[in-house]
Amino acid sequence: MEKEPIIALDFPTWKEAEQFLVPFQNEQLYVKVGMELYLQNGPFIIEQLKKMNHRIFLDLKLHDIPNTVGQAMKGLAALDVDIINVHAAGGVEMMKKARAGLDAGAKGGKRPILLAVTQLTSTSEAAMHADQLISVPLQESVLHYAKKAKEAGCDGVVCSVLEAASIREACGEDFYKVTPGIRLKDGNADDQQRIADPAEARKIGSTMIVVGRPITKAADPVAAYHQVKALWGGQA
Ligand SMILES: O=c1ccn([C@@H]2O[C@H](COP(=O)(O)O)[C@@H](O)[C@H]2O)c(=O)[nH]1
Repeated sequence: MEKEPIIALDFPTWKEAEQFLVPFQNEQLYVKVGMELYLQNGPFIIEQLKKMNHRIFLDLKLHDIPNTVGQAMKGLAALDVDIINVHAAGGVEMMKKARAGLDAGAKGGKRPILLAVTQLTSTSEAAMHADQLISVPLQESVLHYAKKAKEAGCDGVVCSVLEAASIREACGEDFYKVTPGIRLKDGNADDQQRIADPAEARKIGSTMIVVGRPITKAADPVAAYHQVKALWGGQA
């Protein structure tokens, strides 16, 4: 279990992300750079965060034909981030190519951890049935994707806390279960459907938690971060 919660830096510009980070002073953070920040600002963002010694999850959720994803991963490996990901729905061949691309592009033999997104935490079982025409229960779909991700050489998955226990049972303790959809007990779910609080995530067995708006939109983000961190670490 990683003791730092991962903060989702969902901001449109580096200026806003940098301003958000100022009150954290010299604290070494684990941050997530997603589509909003990366697609508008590019590798510059990663360079800045690395200069600040933060660890980085580059959350681009690649999903394309195997060759395209493999080549993209080869290039992205040069950024030397800590975690990177794909959508498991792209299939086993695509995930294998993603892994091969990372292996080929890795700097000094150290490649990023490769995760596969199972079902987005904003997806409810009803929406999965209606939008994706997947008729099995959502737990089964997530577990299926986790097994396929493992078969393809991924290090773990992105899932909700609600599926973490069954994935641990099927794929083992060391297989990463990185869980967004984290909310404090009295918090707003926003667009998330499968949520849990940081203490539940710890008890159920997430490897890492990802927290965005409950920290970034809080009146006091540093206090919110430390509240999440204490609950996640079992100190609150
Ligand atoms: O299934 C997924 C995969 C990724 N995310 C990302 O995590 C954060 C969550 O932000 P909150 O503000 O805490 O809801 C966000 O960047 C998503 O892109 C996810 O939520 N679910």
